[in-house]
Amino acid sequence: MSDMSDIPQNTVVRDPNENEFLQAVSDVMSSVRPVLDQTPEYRHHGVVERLVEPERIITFRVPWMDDMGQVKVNRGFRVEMNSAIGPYKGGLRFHPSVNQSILKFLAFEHVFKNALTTLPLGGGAGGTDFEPKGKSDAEIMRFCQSFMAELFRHIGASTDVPEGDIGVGAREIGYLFGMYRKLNNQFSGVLTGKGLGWGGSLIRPEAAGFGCVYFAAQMLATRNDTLKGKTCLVSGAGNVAQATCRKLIEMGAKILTLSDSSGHIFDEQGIDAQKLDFVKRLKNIRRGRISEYVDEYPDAVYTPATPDQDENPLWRHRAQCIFPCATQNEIGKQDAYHLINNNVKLVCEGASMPCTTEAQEIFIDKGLLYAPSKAANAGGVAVSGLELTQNSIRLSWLGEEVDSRLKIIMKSIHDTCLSAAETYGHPRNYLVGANISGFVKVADAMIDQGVI
Ligand SMILES: NC(=O)c1ccc[n+]([C@@H]2O[C@H](COP(=O)([O-])OP(=O)(O)OC[C@H]3O[C@@H](n4cnc5c(N)ncnc54)[C@H](O)[C@@H]3O)[C@@H](O)[C@H]2O)c1
Repeated sequence: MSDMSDIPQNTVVRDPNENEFLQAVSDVMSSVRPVLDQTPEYRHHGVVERLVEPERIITFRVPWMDDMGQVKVNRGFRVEMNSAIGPYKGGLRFHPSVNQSILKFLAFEHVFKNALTTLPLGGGAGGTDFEPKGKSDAEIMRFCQSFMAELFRHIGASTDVPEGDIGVGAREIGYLFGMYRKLNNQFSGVLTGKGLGWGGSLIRPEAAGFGCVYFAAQMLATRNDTLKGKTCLVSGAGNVAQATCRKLIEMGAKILTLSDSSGHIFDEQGIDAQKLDFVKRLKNIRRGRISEYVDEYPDAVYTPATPDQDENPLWRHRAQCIFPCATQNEIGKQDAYHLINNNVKLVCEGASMPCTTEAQEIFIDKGLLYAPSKAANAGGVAVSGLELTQNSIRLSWLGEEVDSRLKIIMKSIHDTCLSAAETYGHPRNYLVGANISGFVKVADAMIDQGVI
């Protein structure tokens, strides 16, 4: 459980049931306590109280028609959390579990993550409880158009710039962008993750996963070690998981698992580039389930997910490096103990907040290399920032140029976290380092700009 004592009381009283949001707030606040103690100005200016209250939340009806002609209604959201250092920036999530708590946690994470990227980006997040699984392309298009028919009035290249998240990939960004362009009669960088032929950036689809692996390599380098030959467990099978696997394969690591919400596959021979191509076709084009992997590669084993929220069988496998790339709270306390007993060396979070507070504490107590998502997966939003820059100067950079900028940004985030952790008396604690560096940057900007 999260420690509520660090959270402003008003927040708990106002939103007692927003568990994911309270968890994300507690995660940051427990790290920044020494900063607040050393710099009373932050308390005097009510920085924490302002940070935990979104600048704005928009909730709206999304009516759409299915292929049978039946009208359906979903709920759409955009949480505009903090714009002190730049326009709101963060993903859109399409998943039945989406609610205000999940989007507030994602938006809150983005405030600090985006500050770490060194780019001028504020924090936001949005989405809907729409289930894209099993829908036809035409239904997805109609839904996206209806969603944008309301969202368009709240976003803009200098106001709020959404991007993809769970359930929102290249196809959905295309439909959303098309509707925005029609409604505004304007071709602008209002969404990132666009197609390459219409304003997208090379490496953007891969950026969160590539950046996560670059971060892991940086952490290992502090122990004179590399990813070459390391056994890895990866969860998820979507955008972040696929790119993480691609970079791990390039760096000579051996990947043993992938998953989706129905279960996971374990391939003792390792998931190589050819098998990864199969997964990409399966997930991005055929939109099938990961269980179909074992039909193609019968030596692999498929295990269905259990209803038990506290233990995920995927994390019982033995490996040296762990890359959770599916969803929040997918590694709990019991999972963390299984991994420790199997001598895991490194946990690098590709997904947003995939470890519970208890799991994080166990990894840090045991001295593992543990990278929190707001540092490790910041590559996605960083390259989104680079996409915006290319849009505004109307140029496209080569893939090598974007990739080399991504590597520089990930190294800078890594070094910033290490140095902040050291300065505040928690050497090698990347969680404390990431939270403090992100907090100080945003808090100072808020104080400079007055009470608004
Ligand atoms: N897309 C980005 O640029 C980006 C950037 C940074 C972080 N992230 C984070 O990475 C994670 C994955 O996002 P993505 O863009 O790869 O999404 P995606 O929709 O492409 O893939 C998500 C994957 O997670 C699986 N999944 C979803 N819910 C699950 C559940 N409850 N249990 C098990 N598996 C589940 C899905 O089956 C899918 O394979 C999210 O936490 C997201 O916030 C995404």
